[in-house]
Amino acid sequence: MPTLILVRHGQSQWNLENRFTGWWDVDLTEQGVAEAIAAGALLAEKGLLPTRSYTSVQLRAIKTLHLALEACGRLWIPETKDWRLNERHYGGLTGLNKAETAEKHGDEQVLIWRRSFDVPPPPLEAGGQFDLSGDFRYAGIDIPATESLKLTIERVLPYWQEEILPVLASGETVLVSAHGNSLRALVKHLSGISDDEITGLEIPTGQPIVYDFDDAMQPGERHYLKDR
Ligand SMILES: O=C(O)[C@H](O)COP(=O)(O)O
Repeated sequence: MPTLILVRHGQSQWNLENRFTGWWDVDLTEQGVAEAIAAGALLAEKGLLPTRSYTSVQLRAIKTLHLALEACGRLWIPETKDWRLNERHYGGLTGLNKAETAEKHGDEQVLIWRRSFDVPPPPLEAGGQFDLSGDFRYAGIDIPATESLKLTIERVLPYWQEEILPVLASGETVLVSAHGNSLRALVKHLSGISDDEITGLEIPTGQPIVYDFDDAMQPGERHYLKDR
């Protein structure tokens, strides 16, 4: 039976510092490393061993994938990295502290920027500290200046449909290591969550989420592997 496992990267340095991260490349904390290893150990314990893997081009998700695969003895499986699984781009909020931003602009505004479906944060100014246009990994890519969840879905879903779903349909057990909002995009689609309700869905770090697919490639109920 095709099985999909989704895991959000372990705690990152900017998760710990409560800063808007988006496409900025920050590393895992010690706790994040432990969460990634625990995710892999859980896969081994439950006998759910991935045969194919996908991740973003961001360090925190790549490292989480590698640590989890090593912990379940599957570091050798094929892996594909693609920017379309990146975190949503946080625009001009990148690098700012979330609590300080709420003090400045109000809780309501920050909630809109963080959780509304289609309101993107203010765009990132070109040429600033967090401008990624000189980053070789994004050569040839039209790097967004900001992204709402809606815009994130518009690049995650085609990648899911064109690249991941066909592989899953061939009977593989696929592990996707990605980010809070690229995974919200996938979960919204797979679990049929409405634009209004998706705002309430939080995806915890390092906690594998599992979907089993039937013969018609329809996903079953979403559940956390720890509860299985
Ligand atoms: O990019 C970030 O800051 C986080 O990974 C996700 O942030 P959020 O919880 O504000 O969506």
